[in-house]
Amino acid sequence: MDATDSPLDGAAVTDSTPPSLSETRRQIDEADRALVAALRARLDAVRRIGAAKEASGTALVDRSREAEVAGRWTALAEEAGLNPHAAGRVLREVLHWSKREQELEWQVNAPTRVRVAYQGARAANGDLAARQLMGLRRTPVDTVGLSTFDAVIAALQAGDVDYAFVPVENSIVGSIEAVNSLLLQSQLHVVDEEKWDVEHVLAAREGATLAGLRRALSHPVALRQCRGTLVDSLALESVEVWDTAGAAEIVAASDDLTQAAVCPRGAAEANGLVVLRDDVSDHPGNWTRFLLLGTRPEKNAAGVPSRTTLSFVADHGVGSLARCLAAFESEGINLTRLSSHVLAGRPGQYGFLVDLEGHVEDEPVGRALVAMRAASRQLTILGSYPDRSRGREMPIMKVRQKNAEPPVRHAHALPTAIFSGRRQLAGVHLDATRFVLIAGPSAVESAAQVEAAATMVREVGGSLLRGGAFQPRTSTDSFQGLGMEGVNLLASAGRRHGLPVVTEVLHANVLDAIAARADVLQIGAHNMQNFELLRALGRIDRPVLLKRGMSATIDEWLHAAETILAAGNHQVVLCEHGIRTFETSTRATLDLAAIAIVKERTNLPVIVDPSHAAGRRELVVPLALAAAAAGADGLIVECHPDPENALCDREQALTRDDMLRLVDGLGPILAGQGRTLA
Ligand SMILES: O=C(O)C(=O)C[C@]1(C(=O)O)C=C[C@@H](O)C=C1
Repeated sequence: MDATDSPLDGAAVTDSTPPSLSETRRQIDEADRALVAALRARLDAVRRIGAAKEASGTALVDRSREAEVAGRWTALAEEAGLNPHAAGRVLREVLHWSKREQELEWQVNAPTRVRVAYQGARAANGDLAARQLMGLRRTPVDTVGLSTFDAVIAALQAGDVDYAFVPVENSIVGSIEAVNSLLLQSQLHVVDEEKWDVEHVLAAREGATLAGLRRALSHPVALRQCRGTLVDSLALESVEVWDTAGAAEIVAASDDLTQAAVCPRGAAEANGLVVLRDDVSDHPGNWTRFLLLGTRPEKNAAGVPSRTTLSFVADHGVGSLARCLAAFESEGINLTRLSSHVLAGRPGQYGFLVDLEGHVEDEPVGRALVAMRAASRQLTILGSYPDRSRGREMPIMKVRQKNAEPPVRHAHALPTAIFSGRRQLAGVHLDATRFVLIAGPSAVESAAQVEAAATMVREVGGSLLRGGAFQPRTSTDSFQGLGMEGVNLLASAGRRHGLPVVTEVLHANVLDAIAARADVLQIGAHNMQNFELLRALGRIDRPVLLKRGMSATIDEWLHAAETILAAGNHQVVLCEHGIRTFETSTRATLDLAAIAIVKERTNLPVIVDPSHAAGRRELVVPLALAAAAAGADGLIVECHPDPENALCDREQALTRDDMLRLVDGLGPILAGQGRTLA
């Protein structure tokens, strides 16, 4: 059926009739035209600024201006009712594009056709990234896929190709050892770099279905990056092959409809495969940094933000490495990478690779290198080249501090803007002056119990009511919860007492039903890396209380948060509730430092659950007060009208008197911080 024959079309238009499909598409076309015209105008202005900066010798990148642009963009997006997180991603691309346009004006490159070798099959990440980079260099390219990194380097050394294009680091797996040790001794020159966003899709032959799949084929690293989705959610067997795009070729060449490739989208397209699932990576922010190697150094215009790579060997002896690096500190030069690698053919001997911000011709870099040459046994400058990574890790936007300094870069800083557009928890506003107290029983047991608990929470000044309805227990003899009936009892007690309710969602299949009844959805520690569930939360308009996994690092916790944000729900509240350590006196060790760290790195509210961490009543109040003092935005605590007879977690449930003691203790702490109970 042609789109214009759509049932949406053709009906007589009355006031109540929605506009036809073709009319709505016309509006989209118009909006797209306006977007493209706006981009054109923006890029023209950006180029003019680039030319002016070149004329005046000013650096291209201006971080404080970028922070200002980001702040305004997010505020405008919010005003227009758009998801500021999604808008932040678009801005990141626009800024990246703008800076590359400026760089191109400055670039001095001969546009002759070149051959570039990479490791992998056609349309592997290396192939796609090499084409992108050569496009930016305005250089026509033929790419040559080879089976190993050694072969790639050997092809360049033999003069069979003009450049070798190799990955040196990945945001998830770290240093690519095989390449770095080759680089250390290759006598080649680094002439450019590309930071490539890796996207893994699940692709199979026409006719295959997600339900019918049994096996996923890919490079071992890609399989590791997608384990949660492939193995835990889709129950697929992982099959290792030499390359991601190679997996797409294997799948395309076979008529087995039960196997799929985990590969770049471009490889799926190049091999005529159908994408059954987008973005199967467990972690957002997967990027690989590639270097373009040549046999001769190349000039990149001075003034363009540059990066320099060098290798050195330090003498054996106390402090020799520190002496080699000391000059960078005194010259104020930022090192972006320092890695050590075994020297081939010299077992037990290591060489170092360093990436630094700046150009060898910059005076401070020159001075530092003179000092380093004196302190090291051997120093080789591999090249200065355009710094194409800088500014791509858009600082986590702190909209309320528009002109703030860009935050410190962390190994796993969230790659995109993270901002809780609505810092509220079901109508309870969370700002610097408020502290939220969520309380209630571990499990909803009966109408009478939840009613008594709600009365208690209301009386002591709590603002939300918590209660579990699905109790994931290790022993099947334990109380398993009342299920949906429990959610209903909780919701009606909450309504009667004017308390929004918080309850846990264990499976995506009950998400809609629970979201229809509860005001805040809690994701338990066991589910923190259930990426299927996290993505499903993205389409729900309810705040999500994301508990930290018992053994999850802060990075992993924030990646989980970002999965929900990236999927479209920006009402994420983090919940610290203790991590597993060697200490056995408590059930878990409450990580108070995590409060300050997530506040430093994100704009998300963080609340603390002292009950779970303590595991016993006597410790709950002191831990709760410590959390408030450490700057948490609130607490979620367990309380019960009759703890001795509680069906779950009776040892840690607070009594009414304990709750009153807690609230009394919070008073002076919050007052000292200029806060009050919400
Ligand atoms: O305003 C500038 O100085 C620009 O060069 C424009 C622009 C932008 O695209 O908005 C680009 C690069 C700078 O880092 C900051 C901002």
